[in-house]
Amino acid sequence: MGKHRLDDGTSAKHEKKRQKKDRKEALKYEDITPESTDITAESTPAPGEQDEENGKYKQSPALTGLPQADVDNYLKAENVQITDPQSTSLRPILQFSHLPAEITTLFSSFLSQFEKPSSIQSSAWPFLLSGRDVVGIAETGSGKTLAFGLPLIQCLTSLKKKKGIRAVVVAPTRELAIQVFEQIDKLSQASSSSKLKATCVYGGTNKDEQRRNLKGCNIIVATPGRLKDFMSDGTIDVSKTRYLVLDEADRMLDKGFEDDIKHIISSMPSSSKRQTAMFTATWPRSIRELASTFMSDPVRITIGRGGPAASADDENEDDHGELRANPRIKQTVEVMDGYDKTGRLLQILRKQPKDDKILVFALYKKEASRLEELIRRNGYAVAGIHGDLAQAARERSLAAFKSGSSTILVATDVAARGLDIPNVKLVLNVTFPLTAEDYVHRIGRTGRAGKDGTAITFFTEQDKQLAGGLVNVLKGAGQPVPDELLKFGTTVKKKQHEAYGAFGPKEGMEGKKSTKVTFDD
Ligand SMILES: Nc1ncnc2c1ncn2[C@@H]1O[C@H](COP(=O)(O)OP(=O)(O)OP(=O)(O)O)[C@@H](O)[C@H]1O
Repeated sequence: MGKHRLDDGTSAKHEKKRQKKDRKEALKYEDITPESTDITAESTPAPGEQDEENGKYKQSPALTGLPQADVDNYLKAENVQITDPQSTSLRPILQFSHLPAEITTLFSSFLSQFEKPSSIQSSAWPFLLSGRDVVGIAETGSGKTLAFGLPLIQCLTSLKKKKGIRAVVVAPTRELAIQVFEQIDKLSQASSSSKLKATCVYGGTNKDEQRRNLKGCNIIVATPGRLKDFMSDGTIDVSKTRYLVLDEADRMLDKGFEDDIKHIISSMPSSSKRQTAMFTATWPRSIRELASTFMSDPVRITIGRGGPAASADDENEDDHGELRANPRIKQTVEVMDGYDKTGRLLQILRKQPKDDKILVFALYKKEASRLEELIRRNGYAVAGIHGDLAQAARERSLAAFKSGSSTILVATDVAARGLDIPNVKLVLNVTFPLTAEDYVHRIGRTGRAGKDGTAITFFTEQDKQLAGGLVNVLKGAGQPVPDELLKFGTTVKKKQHEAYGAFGPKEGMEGKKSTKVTFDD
């Protein structure tokens, strides 16, 4: 009997060992262990989610102890909409102290600069920390970088095999890639136990230095063109990617970048074996189907979608989806003749307090250069940023604007998305962008992180096709709609997947003859 028991125990142990070894062999870099996860009872782990510690999100006792009414009130007040095909119910992390203890410890020094998580952070963290794919849609300047950045570092910290590139963040412009890299790097350095190395790869600069920086790297933040280049020459291997982020996701999935993104993702593990996060302030319907092909059962989290038309149901949305500007930005639209723009621009600049930072947007590169010259001739400290400038000059201009040595920055839409420049007081759209989405991103360079801001937009008859979209954005944010704008009609132009885009196509459309389409690489 005793022998029998012993035999049973031994063979069971052997079998278990063998199974474990087989699975380890089969999974290689996937780090997936067969043990069940520790996600809250309501949550169903996605395939590939049982990745060592990652996916073991356990709601903190402090959060569990909150009355349900507090949670409901928060979700209502912040207008949080969560659509989850798995119907998982995870409470938002209302305070940093609601994060699991090991995560609070890991990031305590970094998080101490903020009072509490922003709404997108509160709502997205539980899902991302559980290993789920997430589409996060929240207004400009609402802290989306940290919303995907903290779970990224946590995910990689929990991997037993960290070697190689395990996380990739893709962003549409070089300056944004640099900014996101700096955030991720700070977060990684500040996290007490992490030994992760991040680097940034983007076009317009020397490849050799970037190659050197890639040595021993676990996280890359990249623009698509340079990433693709480095993948083709064998410098970068993304086949072990565990966590993928598309920042400004709708921009990354539009026609200009679509092929690059498909190529990059096709070299990564399948969507069931990696975690994918897509974040943006605008989520037009035209790119949603494509987005879903790169994700596995994603949770869609939308913050701040209000008004009578609000619905979690795609069918009830127009082509622009949940297009909503930050309501703290005071928006003014001035309908005028194109010839009056210069005089009015100078008049506005004269009225601004001397040290206020002003971001002036043009549609075309040559227009941006011309405006920069005009503003300089009128005695202002001005810098410029657009695709015709060398990368070093672009970075110098941005640094001058950030530091305040230039109080005015004239930009094309290369600066419309993502850039977090402290204390921009006014965004001045001298020429309207090609889409209402780009307008929302442009004006979003002010009014960030809970601050107020102002946007003044010149609108001419040439822009009339976009009047309907603009009227909707103004109404959605409770801003006045001038009668002259309504005269152009309120029909919303159907968004075309191939027509959607920001700086790229527009910069290429300069002067009617030009057909060159340029993107950041
Ligand atoms: N919890 C927080 N509390 C206060 N400020 C925060 C918090 N999290 C991030 N921030 C700050 O908010 C600012 C905007 O953050 P971020 O650039 O991530 O915004 P975003 O939502 O990605 O904007 P965009 O849509 O324009 O890309 C940054 O300066 C960031 O440091």
